[in-house]
Amino acid sequence: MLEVQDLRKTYRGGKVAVDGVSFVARPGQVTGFLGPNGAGKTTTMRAIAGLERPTSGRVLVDGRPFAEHAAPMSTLGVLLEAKAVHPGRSVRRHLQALAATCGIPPHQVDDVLHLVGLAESADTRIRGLSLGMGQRVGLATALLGNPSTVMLDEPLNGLDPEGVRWMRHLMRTLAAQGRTVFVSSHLLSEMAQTADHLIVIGRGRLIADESLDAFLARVETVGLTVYSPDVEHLAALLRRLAGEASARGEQVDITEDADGRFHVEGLSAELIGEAAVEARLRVHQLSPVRASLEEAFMQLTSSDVQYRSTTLTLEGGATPTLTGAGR
Ligand SMILES: Nc1ncnc2c1ncn2[C@@H]1O[C@H](COP(=O)(O)OP(=O)(O)OP(=O)(O)O)[C@@H](O)[C@H]1O
Repeated sequence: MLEVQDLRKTYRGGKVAVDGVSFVARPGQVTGFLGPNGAGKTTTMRAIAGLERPTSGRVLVDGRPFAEHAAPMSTLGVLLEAKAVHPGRSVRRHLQALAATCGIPPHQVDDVLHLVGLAESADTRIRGLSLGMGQRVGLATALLGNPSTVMLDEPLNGLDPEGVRWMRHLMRTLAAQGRTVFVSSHLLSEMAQTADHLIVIGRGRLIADESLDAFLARVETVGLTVYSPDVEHLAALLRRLAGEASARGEQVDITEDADGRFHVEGLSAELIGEAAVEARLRVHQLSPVRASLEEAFMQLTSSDVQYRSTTLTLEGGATPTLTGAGR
């Protein structure tokens, strides 16, 4: 379990990176840590790992400051972007050296090599690995001590779509084993599929600390999906309702997809449902379209974005990702 209590970090020069943030990441859950560029995520994670001294506040891992744990690698496994890894060593040698230094049983090396899918590449020198394989080495290092809490900063960076799927599965598995999984990512659609709980920060302050569902429910639904096997009849009914609404000065938008499903904005479910009953029209679907995590995130953090050029882009043609101008 991770407990962050009123954490503040002001860098030399006066930059306030984290401004009184408190939250708890619980065992058995994947907790997603989101925020626009410069929100303070990395600073918070570095403070949790004991790499950054907070200006005030504290962080507890399983009830105690990380530095006070007798077996730190069995308490908190960390994958941060900056990796201090000997590039000339093989993957296996790197893990063996670390295990020996930290009093971790040698069999753990083979266990984590299998767990992260590196058994075949165990004798490759680290400098010869792709970015995605390097991420797996970082992950193997984080899991070497069989820790109760795992903290991963942008673990999907450098992974191909297969690697992203694999990482999602691994995170869910680690949580199902009862571990606390705390993970930052810019890949919001991935977080939507992976996280149970979200911590969202902006400009160093907490914006949201709630379940994924509660976070999505905060933004308005973006319309209704309506389907009837009697497509023509439904189309005529929707046209009539839209005409009546327009006459009242209301704006209605209706589009039909290739499967004959209508997406309707500006008419209520009650109105369509009642009208369908009166018209003796069979309706098989009348459901709200929830905002995606991207849309919810953009709405709820729009005033907290540090860099104005933050935009939604499609990476690799498929996965929406939040990018910004960087520092
Ligand atoms: N060593 C430092 N000295 C001064 N300012 C810093 C330092 N490290 C980070 N900052 C600033 O603190 C703020 C928070 O940075 P941080 O890296 O924690 O944000 P982040 O949410 O991880 O951003 P990103 O998603 O872009 O990695 C930013 O404005 C950043 O420029």
